[in-house]
Amino acid sequence: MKSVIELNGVSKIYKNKTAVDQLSLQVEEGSVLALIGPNGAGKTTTVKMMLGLTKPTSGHVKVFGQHPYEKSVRERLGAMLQETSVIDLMKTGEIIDLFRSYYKAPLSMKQLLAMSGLEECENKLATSLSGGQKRRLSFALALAGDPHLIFLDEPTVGMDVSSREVFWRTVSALRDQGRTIVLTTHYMDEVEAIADRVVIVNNGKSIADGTVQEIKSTTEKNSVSFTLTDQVSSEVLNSLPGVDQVNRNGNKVELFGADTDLLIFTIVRHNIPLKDLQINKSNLEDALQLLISAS
Ligand SMILES: Nc1ncnc2c1ncn2[C@@H]1O[C@H](COP(=O)(O)OP(=O)(O)OP(=O)(O)O)[C@@H](O)[C@H]1O
Repeated sequence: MKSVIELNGVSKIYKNKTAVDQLSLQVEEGSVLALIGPNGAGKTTTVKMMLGLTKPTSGHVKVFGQHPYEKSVRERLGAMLQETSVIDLMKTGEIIDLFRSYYKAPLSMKQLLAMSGLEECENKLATSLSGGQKRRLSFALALAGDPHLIFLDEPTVGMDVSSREVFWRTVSALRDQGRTIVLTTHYMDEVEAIADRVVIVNNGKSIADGTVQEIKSTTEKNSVSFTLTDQVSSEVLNSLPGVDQVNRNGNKVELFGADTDLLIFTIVRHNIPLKDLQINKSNLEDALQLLISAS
C-alpha cells in the first residue's frame, strides 16, 4: 500500500509549549486514520502540519511525497477544520459555487448538496443556518475540489443523530472510492464504526497505534456478571476454565476472562445457579482512558 502522508520525527513547539513531540507515522492510501486523545493532546496541531498550515519546529512532513504547502498538493486536499466561518450575506449555494470556482475539476453543486445533506438549504443565507448545518456546509466546502485526501477535525460536533448518519455514510462511500481520510474526534463510537487505524496521542506523543481491535485488546477486560441463586464457593468460581479473575460481593459475581463466549459456556456446563446474566465488553473509551493513565 502506498503512503499518502509521512511524518518523520515531527515536533511543534509554541514558545515553551511542546504541542507535538517527535511524532512519526504513515497514512496509507484509501484508509481512514483516527487521531484520538484528550483535549490539548496535539491532534489539531498535527492535522495543521499535515495541511501545511503550520510548519513543524523540527522533523519532516510529506504529503503525496511532497511538502504539504506545494500548490499541487493543496489542490488534492480538502479540510473541515474546527472553526466554522460563514461568509456573511451569501447564500449556501453561492458559497459552495465560490469554492467550486477555485478548482479545475470540482464536484457539481448537486453532488455537493447531496453529499452534505444540504439540498433544502441551497437558497438560505449561510448566517441563518443552524450550528449542525454550518458543519455540513463546511463539509461541502471541503469536498468541493473532489479531494483525494480529506481532513476532518471533530467534524460532527453540533450535528444531530440523522445528520451524523448521513455524514458517516458519505465518509464511508468516499473511503470505498479510494479516498484517504484523517479524522479527529472525541466520539469513540464513530471511531469504532469507521476507522481502519487509530493513533492515540497524549502530550504530543503517539502512545498507541493499531486497529480498533488491536487497541482494545491491549487493555481488554471482558467479563460476565450475574447473581447467584444458590451457594457456590469462590474456589469453584476461581477454578472455572477461562476465568482470569473473580470479583464477588455476596451473591453478586463478576467473572473476568478474555473470551466471554467461553465464560458463558463454562458457567452453563458447570450448572452454576444464577439469574440476571450480563456480558460486559470493554470498549474503545475504556482502552483510551487506561492507555492515557498508563502513559
Ligand atoms: N497557536 C498556538 N499557540 C500556542 N499554543 C498553542 C497553539 N495552538 C495550540 N497550542 C497548544 O498546543 C497544545 C496542543 O493543542 P491542539 O489544539 O493541537 O490539541 P488537540 O489535541 O487538538 O485538542 P482538542 O481535542 O481540545 O481540540 C495545547 O496545549 C494548546 O494550548
